[in-house]
Amino acid sequence: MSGAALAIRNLRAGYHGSEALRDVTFSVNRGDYLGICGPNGSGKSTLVKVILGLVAPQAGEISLLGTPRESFKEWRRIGYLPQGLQFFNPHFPATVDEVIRLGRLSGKSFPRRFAREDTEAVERTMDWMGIGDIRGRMIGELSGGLRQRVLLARALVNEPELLVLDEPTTALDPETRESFYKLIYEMNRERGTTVLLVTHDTATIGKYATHLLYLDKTVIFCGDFDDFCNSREMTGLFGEHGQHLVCHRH
Ligand SMILES: Nc1ncnc2c1ncn2[C@@H]1O[C@H](COP(=O)(O)OP(=O)(O)OP(=O)(O)O)[C@@H](O)[C@H]1O
Repeated sequence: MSGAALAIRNLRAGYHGSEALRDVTFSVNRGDYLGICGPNGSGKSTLVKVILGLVAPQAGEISLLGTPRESFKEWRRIGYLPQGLQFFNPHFPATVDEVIRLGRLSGKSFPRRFAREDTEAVERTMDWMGIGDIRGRMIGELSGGLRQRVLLARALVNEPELLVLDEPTTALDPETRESFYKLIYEMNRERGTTVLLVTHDTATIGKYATHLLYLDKTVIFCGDFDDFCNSREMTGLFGEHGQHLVCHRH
């Protein structure tokens, strides 16, 4: 289990007696780009929340970057961008620069002092995301696409080894969505960042992910993307058209 970015075994989780996940077992190697899909209510967000410690599992084992989740404390090694703009308060009184600095600060242990290397990391991330020229603007005034880019920068400013994205592009137009996914792809290819992406956007999975997890409370498929596309069993489950939609690399 220790070499994997993420390893989950026999996981069960739910809410108030109802079951959201059962017997979930899979692992993700470092440097993989895993697309997670499945129907509404199939437990995708719950899975992400369990991984991040936001929902307690009822049973099972989770290993994060080689450490059991119960004792994992280095959260700066993991970047998280939640669903849509779920947790975003448009009145949050901060500039782009401040939002990204806050991300850097939250990854530090006490006493939280901002050093030169932190400023450099903020600058580097803004350059990488192409948002240096809007550093002084208030986050609440930005368009949805730019705001998502800033929040991605905040998730990346600690140069995480594992990046978790839960439907990050729901509010974005197709062009902005595409450029957003390209950035994430570059992170994965050039920096070796392991990516977990929850999305209903099957075309995106087909284009960028190396691996696919299809969830329906339990794991229906988890593995190499090409194996999914060549699996007759999956054709039976999705139909030729459904499988083609996921597998067609544009
Ligand atoms: N906070 C909660 N309290 C109670 N039940 C919940 C809660 N969050 C999710 N659930 C239930 O758990 C199940 C899985 O939900 P989850 O949000 O993980 O699915 P999902 O695959 O992410 O769905 P979607 O594709 O619609 O975003 C659903 O039946 C949902 O109603």
